[in-house]
Amino acid sequence: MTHALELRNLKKSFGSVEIIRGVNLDLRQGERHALIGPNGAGKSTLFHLISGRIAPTSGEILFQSQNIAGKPPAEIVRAGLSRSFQITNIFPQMSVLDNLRCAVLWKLGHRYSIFRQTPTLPDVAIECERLLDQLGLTRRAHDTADSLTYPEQRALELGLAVASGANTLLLDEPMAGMNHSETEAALQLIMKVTEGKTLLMVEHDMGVIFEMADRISVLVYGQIIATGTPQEIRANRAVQEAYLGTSEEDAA
Ligand SMILES: Nc1ncnc2c1ncn2[C@@H]1O[C@H](COP(=O)(O)OP(=O)(O)OP(=O)(O)O)[C@@H](O)[C@H]1O
Repeated sequence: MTHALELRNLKKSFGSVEIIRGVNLDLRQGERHALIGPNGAGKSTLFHLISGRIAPTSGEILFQSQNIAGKPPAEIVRAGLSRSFQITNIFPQMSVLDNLRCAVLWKLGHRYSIFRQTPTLPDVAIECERLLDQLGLTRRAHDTADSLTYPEQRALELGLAVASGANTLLLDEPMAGMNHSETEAALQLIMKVTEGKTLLMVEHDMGVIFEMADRISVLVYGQIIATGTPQEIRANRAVQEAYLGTSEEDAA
């Protein structure tokens, strides 16, 4: 089986403290994979390592079979692995449409047209229209990004990651700060917009994870203690003890 992303014995120490302690993880092409674990387990650190924000102490990060460990973030994004949420990539003073246009120009190879007028590029216009529609942002196209509501900003962030041509997305707590109905809408949006793409997602809302993920990995104290389907993870005694509580009802 081809893997979109493989972590091989990945380790990260800060000073003398080892925070990521030999992580092995395979992401299958097109799967939605959730990473869960208690506070301080190392989930954000793992995302920083994969997205190139920090370099591992040792180990490999294979993205489409290339070792990207320690490469700069821009190179990793160009290779097709993009991170969304928590680190916002929106230009707040630009319109929603112009934000998307920049990302689409990049993907379609018009990289040096960003500062030129682009209405003559029909492929860009068509792609932007399609994205606006998919994100539910058509009527907001000409508003500045900083005037969007919080869920709309998050939809735009997701759109930018997709528009830049990434086939693998790291989603950092996509539902953070949302109420119940906003969470439900965001869940549907993510499922629609990322169809066919590979997702690795950190999220604290267990309802979202168990509804959305094909597989779940559980990180505890810098190590993956289990990987499996939602049903397998729910039934896993080590996971129940370490994280989900001691009974199946607690994990629901
Ligand atoms: N730059 C750093 N220097 C020193 N220690 C760090 C650094 N970054 C993270 N840590 C430590 O690494 C551990 C893991 O932190 P991390 O933020 O990765 O956990 P997490 O699983 O994402 O937690 P949460 O769910 O609370 O966001 C913590 O003990 C944290 O204090």
